[in-house]
Amino acid sequence: MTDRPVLGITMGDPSGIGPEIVVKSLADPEITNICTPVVLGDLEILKKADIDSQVLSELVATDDLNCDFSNFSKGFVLRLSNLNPDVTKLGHPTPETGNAMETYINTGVDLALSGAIDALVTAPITKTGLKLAGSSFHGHTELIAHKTGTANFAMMMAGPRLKVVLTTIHIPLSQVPEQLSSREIARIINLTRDTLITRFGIVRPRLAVAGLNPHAGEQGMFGNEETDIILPAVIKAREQGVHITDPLPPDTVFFNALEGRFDAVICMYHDQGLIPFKLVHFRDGVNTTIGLPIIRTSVDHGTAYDIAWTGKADPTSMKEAIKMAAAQAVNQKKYGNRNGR
Ligand SMILES: NC(=O)C1=CN([C@@H]2O[C@H](COP(=O)(O)OP(=O)(O)OC[C@H]3O[C@@H](n4cnc5c(N)ncnc54)[C@H](O)[C@@H]3O)[C@@H](O)[C@H]2O)C=CC1
Ligand SMILES: NCC(=O)COP(=O)(O)O
Repeated sequence: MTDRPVLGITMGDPSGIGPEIVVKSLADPEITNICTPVVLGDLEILKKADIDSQVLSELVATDDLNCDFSNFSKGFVLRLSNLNPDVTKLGHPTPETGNAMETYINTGVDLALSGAIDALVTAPITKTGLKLAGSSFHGHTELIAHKTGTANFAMMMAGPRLKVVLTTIHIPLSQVPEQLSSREIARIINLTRDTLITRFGIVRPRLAVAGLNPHAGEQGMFGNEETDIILPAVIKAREQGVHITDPLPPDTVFFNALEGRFDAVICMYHDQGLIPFKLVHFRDGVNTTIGLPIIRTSVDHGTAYDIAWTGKADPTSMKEAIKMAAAQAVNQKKYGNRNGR
């Protein structure tokens, strides 16, 4: 890796706000000064999104998957689809847009695994679009984990004030209690500790774990998952040197994290972590998959079809995802890669 990491940036769902936030991000010199971008997407769709900046005219367009991306300062557009921007139904996914966005991700993973890019940043896709394309994956996280052969992975949402890591991700709430196990929670705790060291440069991470039930069970009055499932995982992790709390009441643990007492909160289910996270960091939060053999960051929001192709999309989360990918690439070089062990 040179001083400026080469970042693959997928365009996301062509019918959502992905193309707009990618173009807006690349129009910011703060972004182009810290990386060489390789946009994986569709040149004509990107041009349609580039109404103000003309940033695309500065990038080299190529179809060559074997191109040396480290060899040019401004960046590239790797053309992976040829959708007709006039007939693509903006704001509505189709099998064609679903296929295209899946191709951008798959190609990005291949390039990252081969070392042609230093990290992968993904613009939002729709789960419906993936399904229309015939994919069985719920989102990037599961797709990329599968493609990289990674079993030990997790979803982290990260911002300057709060980081949350999910024990269960996209499953019905009713299935959460039966999906929780001490083994799985211990895995997530260890993976979070390792990632905070290697990718975020935190020397001795301080972790908190949220209970599942009100008041973390209140000594069994409101549930036993804390004592029977979460606490044994905590004890095991402590034996392995992890600095972590007992299961804490979920209604106050996030406040304490915001006050700076913890570097990350281990959460039991999706909305337990994402509601407080998005309240604080919706604009500037980053979604990163931890445990992968590659670096992958993403926006913390979705395809925003209600404002797609109106010019109203805010690129802040995309820019933060790019900055985090660049920083993780540098940290990984410095601290090594203990992920996935
Ligand atoms: N990283 C990813 O690929 C993610 C994908 N999704 C997918 O996106 C689709 C839509 O999900 P929703 O629940 O509607 O969430 P959403 O995040 O797309 O939209 C929620 C609200 O926030 C607004 N919004 C989102 N991003 C914005 C931005 N950058 N600038 C200005 N306003 C913005 C939208 O206009 C909407 O009012 C779903 O299929 C979901 O699965 C959701 C989250 C992350
Ligand atoms: N709720 C976060 C989300 O849906 C993002 O999923 P992914 O596409 O990053 O797996």
